[in-house]
Amino acid sequence: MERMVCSCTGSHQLLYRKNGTHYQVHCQYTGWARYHVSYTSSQKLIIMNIRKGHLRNYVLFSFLSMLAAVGSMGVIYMINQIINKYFTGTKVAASSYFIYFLGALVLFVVSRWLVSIAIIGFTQNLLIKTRMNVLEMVLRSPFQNVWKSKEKIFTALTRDTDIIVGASVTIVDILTNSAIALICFIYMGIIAWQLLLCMLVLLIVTLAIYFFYVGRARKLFIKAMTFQDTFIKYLNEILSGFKEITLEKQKGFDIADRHVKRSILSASALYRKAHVTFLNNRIIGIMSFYVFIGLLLLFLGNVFNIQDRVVVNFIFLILYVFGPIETLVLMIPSITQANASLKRINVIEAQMDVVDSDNAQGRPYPFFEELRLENICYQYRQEEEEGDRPFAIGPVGLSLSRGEVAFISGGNGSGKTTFLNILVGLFRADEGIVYVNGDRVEKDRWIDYQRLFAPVFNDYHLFDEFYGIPVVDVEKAQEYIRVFELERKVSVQKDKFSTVHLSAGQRKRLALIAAMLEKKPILVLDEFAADQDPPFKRKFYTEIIPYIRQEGFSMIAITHDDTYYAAADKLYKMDTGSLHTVIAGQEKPVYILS
Ligand SMILES: Nc1ncnc2c1ncn2[C@@H]1O[C@H](COP(=O)(O)OP(=O)(O)OP(=O)(O)O)[C@@H](O)[C@H]1O
Repeated sequence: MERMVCSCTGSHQLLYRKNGTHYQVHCQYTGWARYHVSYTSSQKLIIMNIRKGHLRNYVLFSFLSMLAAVGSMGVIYMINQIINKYFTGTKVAASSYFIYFLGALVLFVVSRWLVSIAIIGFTQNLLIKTRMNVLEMVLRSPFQNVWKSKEKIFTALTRDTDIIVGASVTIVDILTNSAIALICFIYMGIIAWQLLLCMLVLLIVTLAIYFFYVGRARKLFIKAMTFQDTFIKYLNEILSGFKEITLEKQKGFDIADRHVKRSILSASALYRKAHVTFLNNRIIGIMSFYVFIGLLLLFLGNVFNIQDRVVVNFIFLILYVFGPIETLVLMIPSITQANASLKRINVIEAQMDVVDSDNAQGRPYPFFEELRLENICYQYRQEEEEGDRPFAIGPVGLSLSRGEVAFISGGNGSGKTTFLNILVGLFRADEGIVYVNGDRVEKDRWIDYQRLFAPVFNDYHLFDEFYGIPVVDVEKAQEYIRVFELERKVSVQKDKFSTVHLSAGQRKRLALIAAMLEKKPILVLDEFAADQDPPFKRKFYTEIIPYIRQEGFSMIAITHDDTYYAAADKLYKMDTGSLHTVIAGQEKPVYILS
């Protein structure tokens, strides 16, 4: 039996156990549910939605839809009865028909209105849950998987979830219209079963043609969506590089010409093709109905020897049932699109390699004594279109004890940042072993391992509030602000700095203060001092690093500042993917072959 957090709300615990080809999942709100082991979490979400309270909603929607269908059919039944009276020359009792007519109409309008109101609230809830589910999946995924699927994730969280939720809501329309069609067919069967049979044969043939083409349209939708990802990618490129583009507009127009226009045009051509396929199908459907009415008027009534009155009733019913059937058919594009979106989310999910949720609960290392990396090897994955052999690191090793400061130097492109990314666990090493406090770090403690580090990357992101810090030590924060000479610029408010609108060098100092406030044992810096002014750079190496050490932090820092190498306890040098220790000016490779 394992525990995980509910994928619906993320706020309560689920118990789950594997039983043969199925998982049994227990949610405190819904009781036990059963999933096939191969279900993706999106599918689980849908099943969970149906189970969790939403089953009640679906039953309510179906019930109201049935009432609407009965009301609607009541109106038609009344009209047919009146037609029959006219045919037989019987006097119509207007007052009694009027009451029944009004009753059926009220039933239809009220139940239809109620179901629509209920759906509006339901849709919004479903949208929130679907988005949160995808977001939660992203937050639990390894860095590299998310990084390479950024555009897809963006569209999954925006467009795909909208499409899926939109289509989920059509379930109610499907129910209502199917119910109307079914009741109508039963009524048709009662008055002329031979005509109903002929009509059903025609309907089945038409639907068979329809579904054959729907498969093609779905493929077109999927292809169009990939062009939309490209569109988002280059839109981001324009927005990220907008400073440069503002100075030289041609850059923006080049991106638009080379990539954006192409992806928009390709996506639009595919969407057009898919919608034309649906349109053609619709026309075939409409034609087959009219052909059937013609056949009925001219031949079928005589062939089956059916009274004129019944033929008129039947035609009236055909014209009536045509509306619900057409509505059902018109919903197929949105369901097809939703199916394509669901497939995309499932593919993203498969690529994400989501970390088990019970692992995300965390068993943090209670203390830090020593970190050791041995025989670490890593090679970038080769993209299909790239010809050169991808850059590789290793085998390399490194060790760091509590309170130690280690510098990594080396030329541009030698692999320092790549190694740092492996060290903090953003990149998974292909080979090698990591030890914390002498214990090998196994896969199930990877998240705990990553929590040992507080980084200031070269391309760091300064969050505008303190996240992931339950209680901020305001006094300490003010002290750090003084040490980093920012007291005239910044102060600490409850859960954020008073401002993050500072110069580049000042922002980086603030990023380091934020990292220190996380109270993680190891600070990781990538060329922190590169954009600091010379007096502060000197202060950083000669005063702040000893202060940081005194505060109990260990540090691994990439630096090119050879004047200050003496500030570190250990100096490593990276040289085209190999790491060397530098002791008294002597370099020695480190990979610790066991
Ligand atoms: N995303 C990537 N995909 C493939 N190869 C990459 C990627 N990022 C970097 N590389 C390769 O890895 C090599 C090392 O890059 P890295 O950023 O680790 O160097 P560095 O030592 O930190 O350089 P610098 O001092 O300029 O920051 C580069 O020469 C590049 O060819």
